[in-house]
Amino acid sequence: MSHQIKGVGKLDTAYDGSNLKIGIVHARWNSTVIDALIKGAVEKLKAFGVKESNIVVSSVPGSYELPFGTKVLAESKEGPFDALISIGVLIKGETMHFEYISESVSHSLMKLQFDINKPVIFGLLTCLTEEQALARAGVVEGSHNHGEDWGAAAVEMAIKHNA
Ligand SMILES: O=Nc1c(NC[C@H](O)[C@H](O)[C@H](O)CO)[nH]c(=O)[nH]c1=O
Repeated sequence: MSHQIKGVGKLDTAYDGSNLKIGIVHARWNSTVIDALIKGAVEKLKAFGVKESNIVVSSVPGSYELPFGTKVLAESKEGPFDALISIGVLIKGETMHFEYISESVSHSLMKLQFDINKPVIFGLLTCLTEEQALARAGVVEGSHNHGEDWGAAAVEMAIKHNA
């Protein structure tokens, strides 16, 4: 019998997101996948009770701009936010561009949380092929949309940070 090992595990749907304000910053590269990821995250946020009027969505050109774009939104008049979700899709090309962006953006988003003292959910897909990206946005039949996990993580971390 195969055991389901990978995955976020049981979501604690007990979290009440009705008083949370969440910011989503997304890159515009690979927009078919981006749009699906945003949809998954927003639907999960609303499933946890986050009001649509408390979900602010902003975009940046590409994933390299996610750290600064997330900081800008976090510190803008649109806030204050209880958590932010940074969404990007990197697909490996022929050069080392992918590696340098993946590495710098992941470290920067991790550091940003502590700089702004707010949860920043890591929504960067780092894919070797377009098929991998589509399969992680729930676009492929039967595949799971990772945007949903990011929405759930934003609610949980916001509530734990506010406690
Ligand atoms: O190259 N591929 C990608 C990409 N490049 C642009 C980069 O993020 C940035 O916007 C520019 O370098 C300008 O600073 N951005 C992505 O989100 N995904 C990719 O797959």
